[in-house]
Parts: sequence; C-alpha cells; structure tokens
Amino acid sequence: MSNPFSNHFFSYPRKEVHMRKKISLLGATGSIGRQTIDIIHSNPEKFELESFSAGMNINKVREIASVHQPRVVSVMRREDAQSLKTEFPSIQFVHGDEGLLEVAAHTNSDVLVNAVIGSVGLTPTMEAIRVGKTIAIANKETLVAAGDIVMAEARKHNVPILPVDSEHSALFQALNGENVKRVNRLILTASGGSFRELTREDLTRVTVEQALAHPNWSMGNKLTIDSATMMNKGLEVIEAHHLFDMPYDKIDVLLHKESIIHSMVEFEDTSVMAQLGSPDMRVPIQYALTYPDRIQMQNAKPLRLEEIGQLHFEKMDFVRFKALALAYSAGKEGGTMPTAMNAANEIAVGLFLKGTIPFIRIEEMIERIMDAHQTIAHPDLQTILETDSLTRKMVYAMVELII
Ligand SMILES: NC(=O)C1=CN([C@@H]2O[C@H](COP(=O)(O)OP(=O)(O)OC[C@H]3O[C@@H](n4cnc5c(N)ncnc54)[C@H](OP(=O)(O)O)[C@@H]3O)[C@@H](O)[C@H]2O)C=CC1
Ligand SMILES: CC(=O)[C@@H](O)[C@H](O)COP(=O)(O)O
Ligand SMILES: [Mn+2]
Repeated sequence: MSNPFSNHFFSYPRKEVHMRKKISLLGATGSIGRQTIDIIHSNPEKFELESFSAGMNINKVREIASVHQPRVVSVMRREDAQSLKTEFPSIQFVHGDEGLLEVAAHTNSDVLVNAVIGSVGLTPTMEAIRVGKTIAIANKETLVAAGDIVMAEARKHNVPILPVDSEHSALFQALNGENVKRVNRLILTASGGSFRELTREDLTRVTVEQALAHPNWSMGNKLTIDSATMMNKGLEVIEAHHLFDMPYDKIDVLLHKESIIHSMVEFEDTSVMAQLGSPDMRVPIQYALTYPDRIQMQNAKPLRLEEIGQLHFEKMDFVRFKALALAYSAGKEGGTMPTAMNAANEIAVGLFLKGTIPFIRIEEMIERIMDAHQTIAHPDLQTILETDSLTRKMVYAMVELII
C-alpha cells in the first residue's frame, strides 16, 4: 500500500449516507440475521432487504418474506422452496448451495451481509466479491478457512470487507484514520465464555445446557460453544490477522469478563484506543451498514459506566484454554492448516451439541486432526474446499473409532 493512511478499509470519504442501500443477507433466520433484519426494519428510509437466505426455519422465512417482500429467497431444501412459492408467488425461491450463490451475488444488492454459520459461507462470499458487492462479514469461518484468498480477491476487485464481529468492529473503529504501520499490537478481549470459572478437570463433567449459557451474549449455539472452548477467540485471532493484515505476534488476547471493552489497539507511542459499549450486536452490524457514517440506534442500550462500576482484566492462560493455543499455531502455520482446524471444530461442536461426544473431546479432536494434517502452502480455492470436505469426513471416521 503506497499510502499507509489509506488501505482499502479507510479510504472512504467522510460523508453522510443518503442512498437507500439494498441488502442481501445470508443466514437471515439466525442470531445476527434477525438483528440485521431488525436494523433494516427500523430504518426503512436507509435500507431495503433485496434477498435473503435461511436454512430450515421456514416459519421465520415466512415472517421475514411477508414483511419485507424481497425479490429472492433461498432455503436449504427444494421442497420448502416449492411450497413457499405457492404462498408468495411474487418472490423467486431458490435452494441449496446454488441458492446461496444466487442471494449473495446475483441479485441487485449493494451490500452482502454474510451471517450464515460455518465455511458454507465461503463460496458465496467469493462470488459476491467477484461481482463487486461490499461485504459486511459476520461469518468468521469464511476468513479462517480461506482468509488469504478472500482478502486477495477483495483487493483485486476493490471491494471493502467490513467487519461485523464485535471485536473486529472495535479494532476497525480504533484504527479509523490511523497509520496501521504504527500499531504495536491488537488486543482482542475475551469474556471467557460459560466455563471461565471452571478448571480443566471440571470441564470433563459439563453439559450441553451449561455450555449454552453464555454470561454476556445471546448468540447461535455453535458460536456459544466456540466461546466456551475459547476456539471463538482463536478464530477471531485468525480473522483479525486477515482483516487488518497484522502478524500473529502483534495480536494478543486479554480476558475481560464484562464484554464492555470490545477490543483495543496499542500504538507505538503506547496510546491505546478502545471501543466500548453495552454488549449489543446491533451496534457493529449497523456500523458496517452505515460506515463511514453513523445513525441513531433504535431501542439503544447506552453504556453507563457508573452503573457497572468496575471492569476486570486477566492474562490469558493458554494451558487452561488450549483451543486458543491450537488456533494460534494453525494461524501461524497458514496454508490449509486453519481450514482443517476450522472444519474439525465445526464437526466436533456439532457432535457435542448432539450429545455424541463430551465437551473436552472437542479440542482433543481438533488437535488430533491438526497433528495428522499435511499442510498445503498457498492453496487455491479448490484445494481449500477439498481440505474442508476431507477433514469433515476424517472427524466422522475418528468418532466411529472412539465411540
Ligand atoms: N451471534 C452473534 O452474536 C455473533 C455471530 N458471529 C458470527 O456470525 C455467524 C452467524 O452466527 P449466528 O447468527 O450466531 O448463527 P445462528 O446459528 O444463529 O444462525 C445461522 C444461520 O445460518 C443458517 N444456516 C445454518 N446452516 C446452513 C447451511 N448449511 N446452509 C445455509 N444456511 C445455513 C441458519 O438457518 P436456519 O436457522 O433457518 O436453519 C441461520 O439462518 C457465525 O459465523 C458467527 O461466528 C460473529 C459475532 C457475533
Ligand atoms: C458477540 C461476539 O462478537 C462474539 O463473537 C463474542 O466475541 C463472544 O464472546 P467471547 O468469545 O469473548 O465469549
Ligand atoms: Mn466476536
């Protein structure tokens, strides 16, 4: 980059958002998806839902479709698409992987909000970048599985990748207008998740229900488990590496149980810029949609530090939170290793949620997959997709052997 103050994130002119943005939304029925719909619904003069995708929650699809009347909707199964078409004849219904591509890239939207869960978000994101859509990315697995390729494609097509994840939105805001060359380190805060007070011995006895009780955030099940294992922070370290082009030795994690400071940037002169707020994902979602402007938040939960009183910080313990150590190691290795780690995590978390494996086995399985994985350096998209698919099969085969 010739001008260090203007990478492709920060080169936008400072102006108010007057245009009514058309939005495509992957994962509309999920936690981020619903909050995105909430923002669109609260600001009809600013945003319009052009197209959306969902998986199996057809009742929620009906609800969103009847209120927003989008042009195109994708669902997972063909039979759902067919029956929805009879209920909403003016909407085009598509399905499956092709449907995700159609919603993400082939409708008349300005912005793709990628809020689907898992690396299934990768191919539609690549396609949306190729046709020049701005990407608001919540779906961290896409960047973990293929960050080098996604960011290179975004640079090639001059497409902004705007962070939605709360920590990355915080870093993005703290870096706004700064010289990224003067950064000492990025400091990602971590709540510690549902089991932050437990020892590793305690973790052998925890239940799915306990794991799903996050202390600060209401999120989808997979992410809530990732937060409890601390793999979420590992995925976020890799996400930050790609989004901000930052080496791993300049990305730290700090335990901060209140989730009020969403992350920080320390500069060479020792100044630290932090972004604070009540835990409310609508704030980073809306910021990604209005950037570089800001608009009022409906039903806001303003931060009142005098009511909170104290904020707490602790050094990260990489022995206790082994999944974070695995993620740093996968990120530093690069190539297909983060792809394999991510795929192993997705399957292992799914197995834990179904009650097939105990909580502590999640990280054990990831470690075994990483030990066995032969990293391919500088993979292309096809190699990434093959690694993802092969790793999933390997995890299932491993489970057959253990149970
Ligand atoms: N929730 C949060 O607060 C935050 C989330 N994120 C990230 O955002 C992403 C979404 O998270 P979250 O909203 O919690 O997830 P949810 O589980 O709540 O929602 C997932 C969405 O993806 C859909 N979906 C699931 N599998 C498929 C599939 N195979 N094909 C098509 N659609 C599918 C679901 O459809 P359906 O329900 O209809 O089956 C649903 O709409 C994740 O990457 C997460 O890490 C990042 C920061 C915060
Ligand atoms: C809200 C959000 O961004 C989540 O990804 C969050 O980071 C989970 O919190 P912890 O992983 O810190 O528990
Ligand atoms: Mn996060």
